Amino acid sequence: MREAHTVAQVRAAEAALAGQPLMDRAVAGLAATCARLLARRRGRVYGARVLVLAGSGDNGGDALFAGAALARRGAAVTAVLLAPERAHPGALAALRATGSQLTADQDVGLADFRRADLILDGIVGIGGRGGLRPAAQPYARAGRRGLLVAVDLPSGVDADTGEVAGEALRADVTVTFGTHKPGLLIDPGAEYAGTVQLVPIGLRPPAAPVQALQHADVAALLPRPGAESDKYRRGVLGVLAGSERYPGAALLAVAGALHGGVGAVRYQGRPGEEVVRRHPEVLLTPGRVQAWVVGPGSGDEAPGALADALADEVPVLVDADGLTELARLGPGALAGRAAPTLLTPHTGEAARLLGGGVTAQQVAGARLHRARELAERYGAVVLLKGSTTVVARPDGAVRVNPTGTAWLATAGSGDVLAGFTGALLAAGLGAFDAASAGAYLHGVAGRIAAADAPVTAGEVAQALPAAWREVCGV
Ligand SMILES: NC(=O)C1=CN([C@@H]2O[C@H](COP(=O)(O)OP(=O)(O)OC[C@H]3O[C@@H](n4cnc5c(N)ncnc54)[C@H](OP(=O)(O)O)[C@@H]3O)[C@@H](O)[C@H]2O)[C@@H](O)CC1
Ligand SMILES: [K+]
Repeated sequence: MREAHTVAQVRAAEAALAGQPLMDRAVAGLAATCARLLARRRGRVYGARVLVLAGSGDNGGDALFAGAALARRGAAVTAVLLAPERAHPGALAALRATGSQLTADQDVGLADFRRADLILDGIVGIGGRGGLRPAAQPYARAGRRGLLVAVDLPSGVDADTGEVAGEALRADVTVTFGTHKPGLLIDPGAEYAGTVQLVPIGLRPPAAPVQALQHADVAALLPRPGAESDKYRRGVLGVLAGSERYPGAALLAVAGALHGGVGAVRYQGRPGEEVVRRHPEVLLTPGRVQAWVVGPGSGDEAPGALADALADEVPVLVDADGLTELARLGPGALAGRAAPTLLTPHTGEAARLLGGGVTAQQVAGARLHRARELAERYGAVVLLKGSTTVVARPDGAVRVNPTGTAWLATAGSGDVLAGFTGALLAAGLGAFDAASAGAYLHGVAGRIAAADAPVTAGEVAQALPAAWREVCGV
């Protein structure tokens, strides 16, 4: 599991280790990564052109020290000081001692930026406030031929939220220290971070408020039938999806659900005949279920379907048209429920649920904040879909899904996700676990099905068993 901590938590963990050479450890890891990247790119460090962008804090200090280490291995290092009078004195002296060039001239800096083999972004780290300042902005726009390595995090990305106010430097690799920062895992920040590499420096931070699961974590959550299992013990999922107008959503939600580890899927919508023709294993008779999925393609039938599902005291996953209806009713519609509710909005639906003039764009720009806000307001687990899917619990705990692919942004993909995740709920997973495991496997299935080519939602559903096997290592 990858864990991300806030700046305040990192500072506290750092303070608890006062006197230990944390910066030396950070710099050693940073310089080693840069040397490895240069060796891979051009065979050796010797003779490489390295540009260090150094701001006024310790982040600049890390970059200058790493520059000095590379200079000692024969790299031609230039450092641009964005705040020359406040640059880290020790690091400055170390770089000076190697005979490297130091400059505050932005024109020289930009020319070197364009032709360097490797650029170290040490403008600002976890001490950054607000967006990138004017002196640094040209670097966010300039073209370059070399690799950009962000020190701790790309300058301009908010460490705690992943929000980018204006511009940020776009890294190929981010070398982060001690622990991940939420801003490295959540878009838009995650997009700027490139490949993230963690350098352990001995920090012992508390429980992480933001986590990103990996294969083994998800494998441990997935339901496995025991010897005693029959179809009812494995759970029955009720699907209230599709309508005369949108029968396809029913087919796709059911296709997802059938791969989610339940014993049976009970379909209760209009296009029942079509569903059974395509999926003969589906039950159409009314009866008990262990969870409901309501909303994909429900169209005009959403109000009745949502009311029916919420009236049953079992976990309910609300998606698509069900969310539009819920937005109309407001959080009060969930107030009396004792069983968990899981909401799976995309940014537009999240904006509608939040109301108050919030736009989809604002949700996309502040995914962590908005997912938490929604979860708290509705007292429900929220799976906010998008380039990085964020799963938030009402108490603020968050999991970020790292497996998504842009190919998943295709019609019907959300229906498959809803059915599959609903099945995990019916199989007995808690809403937070079902949402995180559902998003994770759906993403893996998307990657398997797409293999870098366009993919349909039906193909994603078909790839779910392969994703399950991959994640469980079977
Ligand atoms: N914690 C740890 O465990 C370890 C931390 N380590 C390293 O230390 C880094 C944190 O160092 P830090 O505290 O000195 O802050 P840092 O990010 O360099 O920036 C603060 C300076 O920037 C300025 N500034 C603010 N906003 C700005 C902006 N938008 N654009 C431009 N400038 C801006 C602000 O000055 P101001 O102008 O606001 O007075 C202030 O002087 C951390 O990221 C990691 O790299 C490792 O070495 C070892 C272990
Ligand atoms: K940085």
